Amino acid sequence: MTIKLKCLSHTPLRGLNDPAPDVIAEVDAVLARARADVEAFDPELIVIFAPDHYNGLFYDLMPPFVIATAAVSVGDYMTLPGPLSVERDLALDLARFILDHDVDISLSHRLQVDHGCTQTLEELTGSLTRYPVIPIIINSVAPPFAPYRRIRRLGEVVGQFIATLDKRVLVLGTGGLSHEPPVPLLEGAPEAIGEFLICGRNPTPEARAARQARTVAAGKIYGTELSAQTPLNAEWDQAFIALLLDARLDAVDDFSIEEISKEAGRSTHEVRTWVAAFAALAAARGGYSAQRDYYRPINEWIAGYGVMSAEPR
Ligand SMILES: O=C(O)/C=C/c1cccc(O)c1O
Ligand SMILES: [Fe+2]
Repeated sequence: MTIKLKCLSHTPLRGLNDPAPDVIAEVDAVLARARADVEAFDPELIVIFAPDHYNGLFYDLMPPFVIATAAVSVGDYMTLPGPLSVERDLALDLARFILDHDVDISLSHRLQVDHGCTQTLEELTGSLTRYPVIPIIINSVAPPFAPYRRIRRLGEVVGQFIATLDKRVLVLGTGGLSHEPPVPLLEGAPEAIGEFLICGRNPTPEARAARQARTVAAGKIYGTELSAQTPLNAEWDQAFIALLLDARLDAVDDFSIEEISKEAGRSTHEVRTWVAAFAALAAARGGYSAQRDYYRPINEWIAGYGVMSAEPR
């Protein structure tokens, strides 16, 4: 087995509410380098840890983690719609392995996934089907959440499974860093929004367009005094990146969900996907060396935008 890792922020506002051209050029260059790395590595399997944003998972049955044996992109914002090339049997083997190692995980034989999963796949591979993939969705948006120590444990077990494979495996984490887009909360929500959060699958094109327009509008004022959303927190982001660079993964066991929400924004919990990805790499090969490829807080994208790479030492 050979293994590599990439973790990066996603943002559905890319192309819809862009920052200055020099920033776009910077990010394009970073992503082009990341894509070239992936091309050179030529993975035989991608394991992607991703969040969902009330497109596949709703409160009618909200799992802390779910592994998909088949997945289809809803094509929200500007992402590609359609099926992903999920390795069904291997995903099932992984689900059994995880359960056998005392971590509970849900299973979906037909999961709808959103930009939280597909944007990164598309950016790093050019499509949803280029390489065999296993999506593992970690609830990062719909509280209550499993504690960070459970995310680390999930990642470790996935890494132990990867270590048994005779394959080149790319592990991806997508989301974060600090940010708070206007994704509604169930607690205190008006009835119609509550109803959507419980069972809002397959919205009409009009409802999807309205959601997109709300997010774009939020992006236009994010980080100004006009915005009610928690602003980006570059200090928090840099400290989190430093923790990963130093391989101090056990420090996440002390993370307080409430404090992170307050300091860095409610959607910052998407970094759970990074925690799982790094824990998988560490467990697969007993240590890693990581690099920070990019970081910049980008208000227009509602994203503390970062990219990291890592591989075994
Ligand atoms: O779910 C949505 O509609 C919006 C999500 C979003 C917005 C801005 C930045 C992100 O990382 C998002 O996931
Ligand atoms: Fe997100």
